[in-house]
Amino acid sequence: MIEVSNVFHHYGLRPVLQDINFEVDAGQTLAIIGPNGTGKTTLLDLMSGFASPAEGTVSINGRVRRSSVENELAIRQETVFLPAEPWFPKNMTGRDFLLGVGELWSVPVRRLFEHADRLLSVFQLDAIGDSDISAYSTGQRKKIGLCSALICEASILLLDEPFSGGLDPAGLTAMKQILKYLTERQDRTVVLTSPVPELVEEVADEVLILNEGTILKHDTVENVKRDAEAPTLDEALRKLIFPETEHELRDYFTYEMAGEVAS
Ligand SMILES: Nc1ncnc2c1ncn2[C@@H]1O[C@H](COP(=O)(O)OP(=O)(O)OP(=O)(O)O)[C@@H](O)[C@H]1O
Repeated sequence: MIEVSNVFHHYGLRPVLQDINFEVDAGQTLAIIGPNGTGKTTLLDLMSGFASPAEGTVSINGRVRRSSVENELAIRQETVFLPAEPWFPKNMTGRDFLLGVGELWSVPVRRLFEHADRLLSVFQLDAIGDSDISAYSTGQRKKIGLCSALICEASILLLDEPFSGGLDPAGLTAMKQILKYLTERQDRTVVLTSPVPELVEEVADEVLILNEGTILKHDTVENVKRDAEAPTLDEALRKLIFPETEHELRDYFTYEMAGEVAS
């Protein structure tokens, strides 16, 4: 279980997250959604131990993040964090990278070899799997990053924007199906961020909607849609956060057309 309690965080003089309280039960998949710049990545950075909250705590299975070396090491064995743009050892092949990461998480070596093969194949990286990562395209780097998070077999996955970064339709489908499978298995806890609700609607049990650094809503996907009287999560978010966008677009088109008529 993950518990985020009374978190407040700021950059310089600017508060970015305020009054953040929520829990993620074991086996749940939570999607943190909300507009650009609203604090999704910052929240995941705090949950991953990448940074400490200015106030408040993040606990994973009862241990407070960054409270001691012993606690942090124990948390890291059961948790994997994948940033949106991870660092890669560019002179290592994709396969070696996966095997190295898996070893760090103590995955038995025989299992590791097979899992690496399967992941490379699912993400269409077979042909380039034995080339240095420096030769990978943007989308291929995104894919090898996703494979590295999956090969750890960690019980808690914290994924920042797993659907961004140039994934092709096959990569998107593979990632969605794998997340769906993990959600259904209920032995993995997944927290992911995305600014695009339609990408998470199929895979998340619950959504946490952040707006301007505070929690606007934390509920199941179905309840969020029902409360907003919206058929899709995308439309629910538009109603909740961007109700003025439609008006602004209409104003913009009126202005554009007026310009065309005048010229
Ligand atoms: N290192 C930093 N220094 C100063 N301000 C920062 C820093 N990182 C983020 N911010 C600011 O904090 C706010 C939240 O940023 P964050 O990256 O958490 O948002 P986000 O919801 O993940 O956005 P996006 O959907 O665009 O990825 C933004 O206004 C951003 O400008």
